[in-house]
Amino acid sequence: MEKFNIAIDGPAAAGKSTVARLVARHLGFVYVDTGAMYRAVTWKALQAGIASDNKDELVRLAGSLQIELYPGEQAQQVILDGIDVTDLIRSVAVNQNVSAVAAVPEIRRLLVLKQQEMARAKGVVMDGRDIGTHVMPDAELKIFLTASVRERAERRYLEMKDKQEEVTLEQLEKDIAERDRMDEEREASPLVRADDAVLIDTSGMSVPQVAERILELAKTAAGKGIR
Ligand SMILES: Nc1ncnc2c1ncn2[C@@H]1O[C@H](COP(=O)(O)OP(=O)(O)O)[C@@H](O)[C@H]1O
Ligand SMILES: Nc1ccn([C@@H]2O[C@H](COP(=O)(O)OP(=O)(O)O)[C@@H](O)[C@H]2O)c(=O)n1
Repeated sequence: MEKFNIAIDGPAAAGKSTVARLVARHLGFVYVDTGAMYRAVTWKALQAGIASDNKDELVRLAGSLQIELYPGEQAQQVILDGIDVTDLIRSVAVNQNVSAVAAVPEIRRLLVLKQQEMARAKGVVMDGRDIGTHVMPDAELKIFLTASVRERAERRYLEMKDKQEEVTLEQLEKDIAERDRMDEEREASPLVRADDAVLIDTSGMSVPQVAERILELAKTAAGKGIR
């Protein structure tokens, strides 16, 4: 199959990374989790004691960081200035601060340039919030994944319980709803479905069903001879 790009956007815990990884593996494409980049900056800011409203310091920090992404077995491996932060960036503290960091336009500009660089050679499945609208507006296939807040919180709860993270379902639901609100209401490339993105509501669907649906759409996109 000729190489092309797939953009997957949607709210928190909709299943974007899980299905993006499966789809990429199936097609032999590269998977890029852009949320991990915003999380890495946020983790470092928390470590450095920089408040999430101190924009100047946040931008300076983001510009000084070296973020490397590698395909991993379970999650994409994230190396920040030589340290493996793959698990550390999934903490409750990062969840609660990442949307404020991601709302800073200069930080977005820095990270989007890196993401566009990764997509240049094609054959990329990239997930995030602004991939179809800003990072890869010419992606041959765009998907907008969603599910009810309750279902998304339940999925994340099961995942975090497995990792022995101390968090209640109610707290997670609240955090997810707040993060969605901030991502949707920010000025700089807010979370919104691109006009040409296919909407998939994954409520009640299994992971393989969602991946299968996207692979079908990918086949059609490839069959169209790629825009
Ligand atoms: N369709 C689905 N049905 C049930 N669970 C799912 C589904 N898609 C994803 N999950 C689970 O939900 C959790 C969150 O998925 P994830 O891929 O991390 O979402 P996102 O990248 O959108 O934040 C994971 O534990 C994943 O296994
Ligand atoms: N392309 C992207 C990806 C993530 N983000 C931000 O980064 C946060 C974490 O993204 P994520 O994809 O890791 O979040 P989950 O959906 O996995 O919980 C989001 O809530 C957004 O604030 C963004 O602004 N733009």
